Amino acid sequence: MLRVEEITVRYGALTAVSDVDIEVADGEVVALLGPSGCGKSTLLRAVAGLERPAAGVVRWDGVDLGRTPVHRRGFGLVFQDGQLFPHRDVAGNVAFGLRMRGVAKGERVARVGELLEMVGLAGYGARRVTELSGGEQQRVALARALAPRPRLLLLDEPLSALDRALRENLALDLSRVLRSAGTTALLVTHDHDEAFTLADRVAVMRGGRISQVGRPDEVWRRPVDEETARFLGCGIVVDAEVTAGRVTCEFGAVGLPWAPDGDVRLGLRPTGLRVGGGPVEGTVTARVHRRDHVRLVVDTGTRVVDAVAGVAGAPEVGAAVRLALDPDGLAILG
Ligand SMILES: Nc1ncnc2c1ncn2[C@@H]1O[C@H](COP(=O)(O)OP(=O)(O)OP(=O)(O)O)[C@@H](O)[C@H]1O
Repeated sequence: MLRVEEITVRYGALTAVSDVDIEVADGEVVALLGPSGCGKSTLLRAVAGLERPAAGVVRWDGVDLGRTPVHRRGFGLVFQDGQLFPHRDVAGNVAFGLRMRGVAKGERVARVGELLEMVGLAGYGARRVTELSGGEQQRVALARALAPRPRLLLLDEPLSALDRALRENLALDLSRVLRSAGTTALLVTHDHDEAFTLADRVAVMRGGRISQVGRPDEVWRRPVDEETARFLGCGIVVDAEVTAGRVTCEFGAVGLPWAPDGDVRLGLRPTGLRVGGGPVEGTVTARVHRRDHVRLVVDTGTRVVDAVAGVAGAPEVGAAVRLALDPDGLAILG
């Protein structure tokens, strides 16, 4: 297993990663999630051996890797822009790590075929990588990283150069590939959906530190503080009270069986307020069509809030609406 202990990384006077501890168990996928510049990539690079920490230790199965160079750590790396070898064909790219390790040709060919099949590119071996789409290139990069059976796969924003629809499909494929290969992986992303699709545990980073680590559903429902809640999409945070699994706040009341009783801070994502009945009245001031719903901005007279409506019959700008709480869009802080 990977164990990062009290790692600090500095670039001159700037502390990019500050005193971070994190573990990745065998077969586990952990996502480092956070806004741009919070130190995710730097932490990943320190694990890879590409950055030298100012303090702290990276261990694999208890062994300090401080003196182990990048290529001897047994880790696979996938970056945002595949970084494939342009002069090699697809098979040549995937076989690269195997050739470096002196794997015999027959075994190499078999393993390349197996990997291309796994990433959905069977039959692509002889294609030039410069003639592949962005999504296909990332699949090749993944196959190349997995071919030598790395003990840990490090993924730095592997999908962020792709367009949205492709990213979602590839995230599902990546999830399947990581699970079927039983891969232990540390993934850097700024995309919530990606982190929650791929990871067994999510570590939320901010200002070089980890603010929260937990299972995706825990982190999603129970962000540790207001800043984390806002980063995870809660545009509104209000005082509320929970009694016997029912939460009451200025926007009304709704069942929330998993919430602890007492006075709480409640976070509302845009999906936490839905058009259709409910105690809150307001006027629609803006609307944006999304794939499966319509996002609205609603002025209630005392607040301007985000809300959602179904695509069919969604209210126009200027319309009067009533909003109700939707438990799926709510989080309890702390
Ligand atoms: N080689 C470098 N030299 C100096 N400063 C750096 C270097 N690399 C990163 N930084 C700085 O360190 C901080 C953390 O950067 P890092 O790339 O780890 O963040 P990140 O969370 O991965 O962000 P992004 O998602 O934008 O890549 C930033 O302030 C960045 O400007």
